[in-house]
Amino acid sequence: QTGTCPLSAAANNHKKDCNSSRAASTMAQTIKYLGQEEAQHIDEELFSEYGFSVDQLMELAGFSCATAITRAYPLSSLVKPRPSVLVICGPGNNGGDGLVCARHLKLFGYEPTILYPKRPNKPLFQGLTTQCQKMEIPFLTEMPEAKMVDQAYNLVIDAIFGFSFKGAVREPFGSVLDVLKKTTVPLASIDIPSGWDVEQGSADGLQPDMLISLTAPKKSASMFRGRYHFLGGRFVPPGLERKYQLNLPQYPGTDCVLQL
Ligand SMILES: NC(=O)C1=CN([C@@H]2O[C@H](COP(=O)(O)OP(=O)(O)OC[C@H]3O[C@@H](n4cnc5c(N)ncnc54)[C@H](OP(=O)(O)O)[C@@H]3O)[C@@H](O)[C@H]2O)[C@H](O)CC1
Ligand SMILES: [K+]
Repeated sequence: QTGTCPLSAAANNHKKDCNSSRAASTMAQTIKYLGQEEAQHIDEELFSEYGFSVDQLMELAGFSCATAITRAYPLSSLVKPRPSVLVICGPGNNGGDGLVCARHLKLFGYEPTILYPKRPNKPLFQGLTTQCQKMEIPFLTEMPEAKMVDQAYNLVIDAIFGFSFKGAVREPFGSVLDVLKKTTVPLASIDIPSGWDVEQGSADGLQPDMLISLTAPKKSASMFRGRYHFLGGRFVPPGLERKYQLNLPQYPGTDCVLQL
């Protein structure tokens, strides 16, 4: 009788339907990897159409980076006696995310040190710098040699360039990236591994151990080969998600990060 009962056939058909609709919904759920211009448009719209301010989103972005870092590298897993972390900040908003991330890492029990070689003359970045200084986070005046970085720090956070990076790397960041290519401690990149083409990546560029994609991964994230890829920046309104068909996965509960 097996397989001939009409009820079983109906049940089987239902199962097939469910499986195919589950497959369809899984496909529909595939997260979108953004091109450079698309990422910039989304960013602009968040400010112009959706009423956010830069410092608001930067706080959420930097907070999610610090949270993701504590998931991948909990204090208990660090190999050096002090929970030291080097945070390298660039001249744009990616660097601002780095400053926010450093401040939260300090609150989470890490000992960040910041290198911030090119500081924009804008109240936003001046305020973030003051906040870090008041949190008693030291600032370096120059990039240490690779050997020194490996000796002194458990981890390096790369907040040098994000989705607006273009062309050949200009100084002083070329020298900083050269040192980072020689270090062996884990590197965690915020939004884009610095120096990578936002869409094409870079075969001979940095090879971070961690990538924290903000809002949605950028196309170059498909070339990421490190251990931890997290999504952060849980602030996308539904209309914007629909317009750009971001297909963002659901963050668990109240979490601000998600491991991809
Ligand atoms: N919507 C979000 O997800 C949010 C993300 N945030 C973060 O913001 C960055 C993008 O920030 P943006 O300021 O647009 O750009 P960058 O930080 O990537 O870099 C701009 C600066 O970098 C300089 N630059 C560009 N190319 C080079 C190069 N080849 N060599 C040296 N320097 C370079 C550029 O210099 P200019 O002279 O051209 O002005 C800029 O100074 C995103 O990735 C996220 O991390 C927001 O925090 C919140 C919203
Ligand atoms: K970066």
